[in-house]
Amino acid sequence: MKLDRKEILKALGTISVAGEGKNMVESGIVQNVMSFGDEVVVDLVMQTPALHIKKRAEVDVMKAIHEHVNQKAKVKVNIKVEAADKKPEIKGKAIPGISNIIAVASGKGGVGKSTVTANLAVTLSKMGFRVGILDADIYGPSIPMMFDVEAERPLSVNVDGKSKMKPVENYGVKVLSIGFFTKPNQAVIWRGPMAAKALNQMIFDAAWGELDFLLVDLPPGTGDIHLSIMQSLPITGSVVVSTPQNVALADAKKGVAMFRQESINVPVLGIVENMAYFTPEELPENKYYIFGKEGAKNLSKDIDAPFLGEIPLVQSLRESGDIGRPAALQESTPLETAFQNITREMVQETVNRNKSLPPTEAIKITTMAGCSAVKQK
Ligand SMILES: Nc1ncnc2c1ncn2[C@@H]1O[C@H](COP(=O)(O)OP(=O)(O)OP(=O)(O)O)[C@@H](O)[C@H]1O
Repeated sequence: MKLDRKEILKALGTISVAGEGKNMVESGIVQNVMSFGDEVVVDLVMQTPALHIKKRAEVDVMKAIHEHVNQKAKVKVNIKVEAADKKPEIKGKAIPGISNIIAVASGKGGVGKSTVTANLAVTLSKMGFRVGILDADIYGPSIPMMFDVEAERPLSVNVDGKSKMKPVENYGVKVLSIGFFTKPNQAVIWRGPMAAKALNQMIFDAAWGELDFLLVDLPPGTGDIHLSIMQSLPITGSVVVSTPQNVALADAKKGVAMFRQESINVPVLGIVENMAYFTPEELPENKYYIFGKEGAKNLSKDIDAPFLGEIPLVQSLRESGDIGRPAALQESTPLETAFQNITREMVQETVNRNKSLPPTEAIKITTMAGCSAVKQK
């Protein structure tokens, strides 16, 4: 007895795959069919390791061949399990009320990560989103100064019978900082797990209320402290800040690699180029590329990450940080526009990222005011 391979494939084509609207051959589950005399070997490749589904497939194959080809055929079915492309997933417990947690990172220190975080936050708030900042920069928490709340301390409030930390609020942004819990001028040595625990408390034991975005200002670098933080918080995506010069770019690349490594797997929403050029405020048309031109923009192309936009080096941006009033609060200035453009891109990338997640894990942006602002070009 010689069994015809074409007939076997035709028989396998009668088995439909649940939820796909295709048969087993069309869907690519049948990888190979071999026949020797009265023996048939069918190789299947499936995406599920579930035993009952594998068993069902094996039975279906045998039945189809016996029914449509030959009742006496000796059928052997090999099943290989191959995981589908791994999509980024949100790790850890989702936080009720907080829709998106975005980590802002930089490979190198001093490139303006906290400045960008503060200005993204006030821009999001101006667009109508509900925003918080968690300042996780254990080496030098600067968000309290940038929001002029250095002297304040979070109060304790009672939420459903539990005592919770109430974030300090200014310019429509809720802030909690590791700096609120350390004495000024006192160096604190944190180990990764300790920092992660403190941050977990600032997230889970705080009364954030409803937030569309919680921005996390990470410490500079890519050490084990980052691994602890990233693995314990349910991060939606990350933004990497870099200046255009090579030393900063090399570190930014490491930062992106950190987010993309398998144990972290946090999508990079994009790269921001800070200090892209120097521009004197009285001569805004003059641009001096003192740290090099478009370094971060080129890097984003190289590593296939979205480019969110650029911020010039401007004296008033430094001054506004020092006096505790983020520059993006200004109205109708080039800096306000620059931060608006970057924020819109970031929101758009967040929407794109959430769409690519399975529906149960996708996190929706709820404030329509913010969403319409995205479309307003
Ligand atoms: N585009 C800019 N123009 C002018 N000054 C800037 C700009 N960006 C940042 N600065 C200033 O540079 C200094 C460092 O910025 P910032 O604290 O934001 O950096 P950082 O990357 O968060 O630093 P670190 O994480 O190492 O503490 C601050 O004084 C800030 O005001």
